[in-house]
Parts: sequence; structure tokens; C-alpha cells
Amino acid sequence: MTVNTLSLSEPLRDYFLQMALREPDILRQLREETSEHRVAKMSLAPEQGALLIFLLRLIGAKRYIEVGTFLGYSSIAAAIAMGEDSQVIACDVCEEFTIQAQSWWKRAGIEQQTKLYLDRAVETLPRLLEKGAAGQFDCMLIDADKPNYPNYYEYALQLVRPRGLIILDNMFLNGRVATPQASHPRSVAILHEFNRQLRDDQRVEHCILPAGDGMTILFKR
Ligand SMILES: C[S@@+](CC[C@H](N)C(=O)[O-])C[C@H]1O[C@@H](n2cnc3c(N)ncnc32)[C@H](O)[C@@H]1O
Repeated sequence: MTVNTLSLSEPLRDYFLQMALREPDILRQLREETSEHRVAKMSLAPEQGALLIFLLRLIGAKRYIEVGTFLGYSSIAAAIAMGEDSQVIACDVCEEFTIQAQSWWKRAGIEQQTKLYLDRAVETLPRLLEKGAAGQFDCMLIDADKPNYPNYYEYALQLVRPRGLIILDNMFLNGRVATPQASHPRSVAILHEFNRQLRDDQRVEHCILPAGDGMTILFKR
């Protein structure tokens, strides 16, 4: 019996990545070519990308929305997982990052099926709902500014169809959620409380995986 989740030593992490990944070439290229970017670590880790692809294929997803696009890793992973007849909605506030994402979408051949909303997501998501997007998405990824996670989650519950997925990244905040302190940024206390709320929220099936910086996967009832 396994009692604890194993922490990964360097050799075990290398082995895990060798055995775990079928990373599409375009995603590997994006990762390698942007590894020098000043905030490259903001991208999903490749094993998280693999999990996203797996989950989208598992539920036969065709419509995906994300809050937090950065240079395009998760949006490209989603488009590849769902195939040509699918739609990706990408919400991000940063022009500099999304100019690069758009050029990666072109390189990946997915620009036709991908739409960018360049604004604060707390503005974009209610606007999509006003336009009739309730229940239209199979999956939403939340991977942006942490203090707004509880707001994004409430929008996600409206935008995602019953039996669709809501995925949240960075739910461990580098481990700090376990021991919140007054000196931490307020996002730590917010996610600490939000993790507890999600655990008890009966509107969703709930699971947290210690993948990347903590990934919560919710299945809307
Ligand atoms: C962790 S990165 C997203 C990584 C991306 N999912 C990937 O796999 O590469 C977070 C992104 O959220 C965006 N962001 C931050 N605050 C935002 C806001 N209020 N509304 C929308 N996007 C925001 C940032 O510009 C940044 O690109």
C-alpha cells in the first residue's frame, strides 16, 4: 500500500517525463523556444498539458475556454486535443504575451478555431454570459490572477455544461497555502480558503492532484 504521494527526486522526475509524455512537437518547440522568457515558468508544466489533453479527449470536448493564456501552451494543447472542428476561447489581459500566443497559434495551425478576448477576465466572462454563452463550454481552465479565482469559478459554473470540467492551476501557490502567514501576499489566504470551499462544494465532484503547483479538477454535477 502507498501511504504518501512520492516527492520526485531529479532522476525520478526525468524518468517520469520520459515515460509520461507524448508532447506534440509544437508544444515542445514552444516550451524550448520560450524557456528564456523572463516568466517562462508561468506556462503549464508539460505533464499538466498531457493531463489537460487526456481530460479533454476523455469527455469528447469541443468547446474550451481559458482564463490565462500567456504564450499559448494550454490553448494549443486544448485545440490539439479537441481537433479541427473545435473552438478555443482565450481570455488574457496582456497584449505583449498574447501577441506571441497568436503567432504560436498560427504556427500550430489553430488560429481559425481560436478567439482571443484581450481584457480583464472579470469583464470578459460576464459579457460572454450576456451574449448567451451559459452552458456552452465543455471545459474551462482557470490559470490567471489568483485573487479572482473564486469569481472565475462562479462564472465557470455558469459557462460550463453539466458534466463538464473546471480545472484550476496553482492551487498550492508554491506550497504556501499549507501555512498561510501575515507576510504572504493576500492571494495565499484567498486560495487557502478557496481550497476549503471547493472541497465542500456539492455543486461539483472534486479532486486535487499534486501536479505542477497543484491542479484542482472539478466535474460539474
Ligand atoms: C500562469 S499564466 C497562464 C499560462 C497559460 N495557461 C499557459 O499554459 O501557458 C497567467 C496569465 O494570466 C494573465 N492574467 C493576469 N491577470 C489577468 C486578468 N485579470 N484577466 C485575464 N488574464 C489575466 C496573464 O497576463 C498571464 O498571461
